[in-house]
Amino acid sequence: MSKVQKKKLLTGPIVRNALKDSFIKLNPMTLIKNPVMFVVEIGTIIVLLMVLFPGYFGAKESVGFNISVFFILLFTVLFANFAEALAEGRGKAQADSLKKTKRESFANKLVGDVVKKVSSSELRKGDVVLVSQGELIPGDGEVIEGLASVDESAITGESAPVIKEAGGDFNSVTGGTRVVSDEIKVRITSDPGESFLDRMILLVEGAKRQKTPNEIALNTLLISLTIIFLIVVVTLRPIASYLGINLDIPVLISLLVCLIPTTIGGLLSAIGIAGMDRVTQFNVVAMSGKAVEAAGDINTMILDKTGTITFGNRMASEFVPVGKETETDLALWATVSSLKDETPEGRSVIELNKKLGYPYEAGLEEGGQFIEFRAETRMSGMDLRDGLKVRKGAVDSIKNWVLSQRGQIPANLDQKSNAIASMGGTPLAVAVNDRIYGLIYLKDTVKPGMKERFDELRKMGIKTIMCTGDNPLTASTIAAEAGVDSFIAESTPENKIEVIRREQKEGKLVAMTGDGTNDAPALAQADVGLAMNSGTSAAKEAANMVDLDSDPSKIIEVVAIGKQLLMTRGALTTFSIANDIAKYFAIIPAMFTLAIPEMNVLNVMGLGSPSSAIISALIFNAIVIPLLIPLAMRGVKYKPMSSVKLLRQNIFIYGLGGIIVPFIGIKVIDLLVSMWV
Ligand SMILES: Nc1ncnc2c1ncn2[C@@H]1O[C@H](COP(=O)(O)OP(=O)(O)OP(=O)(O)O)[C@@H](O)[C@H]1O
Ligand SMILES: [K+]
Ligand SMILES: [Mg+2]
Repeated sequence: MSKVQKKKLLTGPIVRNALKDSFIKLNPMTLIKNPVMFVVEIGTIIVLLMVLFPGYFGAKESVGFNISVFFILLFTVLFANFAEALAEGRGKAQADSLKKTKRESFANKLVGDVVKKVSSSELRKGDVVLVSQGELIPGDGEVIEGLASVDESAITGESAPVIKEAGGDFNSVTGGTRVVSDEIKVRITSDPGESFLDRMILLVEGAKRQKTPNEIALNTLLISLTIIFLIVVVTLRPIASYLGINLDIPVLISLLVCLIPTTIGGLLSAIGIAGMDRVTQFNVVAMSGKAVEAAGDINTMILDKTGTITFGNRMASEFVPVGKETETDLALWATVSSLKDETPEGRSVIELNKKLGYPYEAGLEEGGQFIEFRAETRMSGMDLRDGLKVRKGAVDSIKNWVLSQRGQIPANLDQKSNAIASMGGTPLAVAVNDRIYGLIYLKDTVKPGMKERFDELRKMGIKTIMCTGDNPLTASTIAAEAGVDSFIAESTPENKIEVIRREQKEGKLVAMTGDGTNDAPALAQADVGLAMNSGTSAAKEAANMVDLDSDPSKIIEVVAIGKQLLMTRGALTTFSIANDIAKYFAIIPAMFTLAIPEMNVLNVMGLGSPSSAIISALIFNAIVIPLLIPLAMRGVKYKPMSSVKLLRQNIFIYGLGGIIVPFIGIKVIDLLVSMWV
């Protein structure tokens, strides 16, 4: 359904730049943002000083040991820096290619009636420009006159041009895209530096990356653990010395580094960046990391029927007369009501009339007044010059309209409209003044695979609510066919906000998609609002994500990516902390054996020598970071299930694994180190 752009995860230049950045990030001013690694860096510097000035510290351990500790610590920090730099690198590469799109171009600015050639960078909000075939659109804006096909491949990667036209929900254009046919008048909606492309570049570059509330909470936990272990290790020395045991500083630093959560501390920011990046690879622009995380915590998802659950090209497929009316009369009035109705539904009525070959006398509409379709009235049509009022619309709305003029409702109207609705179609009634002629059968189909996707969402514990302006019977048919949990029929955009507020009051996080200006308030209210790139700029500004492919059903995958991000972070945190506990049991016996050789009975792991045990634990502690980079970047394997089940499974795999793996790892490294020394 939605296309995933499979881009190569890593390229040579990205890796080379990341290697360079790992050293640049050693700068303490940068590193202090990562307190766990900052502590490791301080430790590294202390050990270096001890290597350089051994006499001053009265070091007991051999210089060889200290040098080894120094290098392992240095690499621990470098590995963490590398993880972050690698994750950032992918965004930077993408930002570079976007920047190439952001060429300076000229603009035909309209000043009164005169066209003035100016540079695109001089355009301000509210300026009006003329863009002709072959020209670049100089800035974000809304089409206020005309219709054109626009090549948006520079931004969306999609090569087929899209139609942009004045009025309605497809009027927004993006700076840097190219008009391939016709001419449009565009009102600019953003000042220089604030365009969609500018924002996108900032986002993928990570310049605007702020820590999310979840990340801040986790960071606080990591800092607390670090402080606790720091106090433990610092007080260990005087206590031990009171007992007559002399613990060497490099050994204590090694213990500290093994105990503090370096694994998750080193990978945390890479996990966050990679999660955002996975969303971007999916052609969805998330305005913040917070939005991606919120997606992972969603409890309720609100989906439109038309275009999201169904294909949405709701086409007139049949004229169904009612009472004593003829199909010919019905076809005529259906056509008249649609002459100026530019909605896909309206155009499809004209098409059907042509296809069925019914006559239509041109000119009937002259001097008449067009009644535009509105979601509130659920009707559209025409008031003709001779006083005839022609309408088509939702059956209930037309019935009320006819009754208000004291008209009769044909006896078989309900039966016929229910027949259409129970097949999942939308019946539109057609009336002239107080007389109902019949129904237009609008056909729409549920997208394939919807049922499976909703099943998955249910397994994740997410409730789905379908909102539609359609009648209850059509709504319930489609809802049953697609397998959503509940539905709201005859809903207006205002309803959506009510539903969102209601769910949020119960403490739930809500996601929704939308594209129209009237969706904007609901998109802003939702915790995750995914706007379609084809939609209006109001919708795009209100939302916290924009889908460049304009596929509303993608919200389902975005939620999966968010879940995966949260899971990856949880899994690696569990693994990291379990690891540290295991290392404690490897390193403590070794430490005391160093001071009191008789304590060698504690050496249950049978490690070569106390110093090789410490070195091995430290090496394991360092290399686990690069070994986990692929997992941090790719995300852990994700199978839809409830959060509780997931948590249990994760604690089992990553908690237990986290305890066992270090014992094996340290033993293997110890064998190698003992062989080598
Ligand atoms: N062009 C039109 N002219 C007259 N009536 C229309 C037209 N388009 C839709 N309707 C009627 O108005 C109802 C509401 O339409 P609206 O576009 O608000 O919601 P919807 O498309 O049915 O649902 P969704 O919220 O899933 O998009 C439709 O169900 C249909 O009965
Ligand atoms: K550690
Ligand atoms: Mg609609």
